[in-house]
Amino acid sequence: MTQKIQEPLFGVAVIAGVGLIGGSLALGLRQRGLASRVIGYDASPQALEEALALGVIDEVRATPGEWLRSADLVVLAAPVKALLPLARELAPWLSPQATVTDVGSVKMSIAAEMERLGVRQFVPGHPMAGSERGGVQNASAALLENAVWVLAPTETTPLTALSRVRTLVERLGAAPVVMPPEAHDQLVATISHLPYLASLALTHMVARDERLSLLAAGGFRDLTRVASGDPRMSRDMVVENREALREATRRFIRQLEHLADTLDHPDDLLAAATEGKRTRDSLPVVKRSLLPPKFDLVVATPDRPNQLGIITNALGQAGVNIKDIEVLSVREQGGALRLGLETLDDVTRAGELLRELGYETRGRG
Ligand SMILES: NC(=O)c1ccc[n+]([C@@H]2O[C@H](COP(=O)([O-])OP(=O)(O)OC[C@H]3O[C@@H](n4cnc5c(N)ncnc54)[C@H](O)[C@@H]3O)[C@@H](O)[C@H]2O)c1
Ligand SMILES: O=C(O)C(=O)C[C@]1(C(=O)O)C=C[C@@H](O)C=C1
Repeated sequence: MTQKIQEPLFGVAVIAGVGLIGGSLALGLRQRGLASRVIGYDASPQALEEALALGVIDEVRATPGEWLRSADLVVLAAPVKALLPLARELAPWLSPQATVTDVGSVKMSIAAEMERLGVRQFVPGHPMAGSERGGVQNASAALLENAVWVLAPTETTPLTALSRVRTLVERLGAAPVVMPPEAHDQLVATISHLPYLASLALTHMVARDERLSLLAAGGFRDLTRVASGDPRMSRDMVVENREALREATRRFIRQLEHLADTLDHPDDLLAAATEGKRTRDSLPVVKRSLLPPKFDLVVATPDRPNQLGIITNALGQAGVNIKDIEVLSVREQGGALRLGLETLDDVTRAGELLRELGYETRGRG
């Protein structure tokens, strides 16, 4: 656990919506000693119970009230569609001194609503990190470490509030980037919301032909991971940013049409492919302790008892840390497991070890 070396930045912190992101933020606050007390507020009693049991928060509250007046920091971390009603529910109880921020994926609508509600110390925010697996059970402070975290002040956001939230983000180990809400929504339409729509388009093509899902390998899985997110939440997120997303979708369709045309002009396609590789290869690699594992090892498993036990035991004894495990297929003549490992070196070592035990393996970095 990270050592507490500085005075708490905040007194009482309230996390409204204790799911994947709210829970991860709460854990960061607690582990880094950034708040004197962390209170969880959520529409779901089960989420609150779970958050308390997991040590994510110190206390729970299920209804707004006087208790909110003592909050020094309030973070709205509910799904995009619930953010505005949540803001309306909490606003009457907030102290004018409380610093308020949110983590929602769309910024213009919540910024306008907070202005309308007269919550002056509000700083719209959005950590560019996450997962398709929601809920507090998947929360981890490490999820937000090293993440780029957009802060999207409006013209009326007080500099003192911006500075406090910027310090919070830095102390959580993330990297604040400041831009206006309009710019955020346009950029995120292309970098996050469009990939979600594209993942739906691709998965729909596969859904109509079983032979396609049989052949789907790493490339298809990598491109469509976000389609596994909560459908309602994801739908609401992209609908909230529909204007910018429509424009991004039009540009994407033009790109696809252009690429289809270059099939008759291989030199043009090579130029496009070279540019694509350069762009993809130069994306900064964000080093987090809890990331979807980068290195996969696929192990073919015969139809015999205790295969999972033998494989995980052998790797555990060799000190190979399995970050993720997935059963890819179960067949009468055997199946396959995907092991998510931390490093390429782990893939090599685990592959050698398992092949010595008679397994067939295939590594992917
Ligand atoms: N999941 C991601 O990858 C990701 C990344 C960055 C930002 N975000 C944003 O973070 C926010 C939360 O997403 P998440 O993935 O943590 O979702 P989640 O489903 O894991 O958690 C949301 C929590 O909010 C609670 N909630 C729902 N309605 C509420 C209401 N009206 N009042 C109080 N609590 C309510 C739910 O019970 C749940 O505990 C969203 O606005 C999302 O756009 C998500
Ligand atoms: O699943 C992930 O890895 C994500 O980071 C999720 C992701 C994204 O599209 O990049 C999804 C929505 C958020 O608002 C921010 C991040």
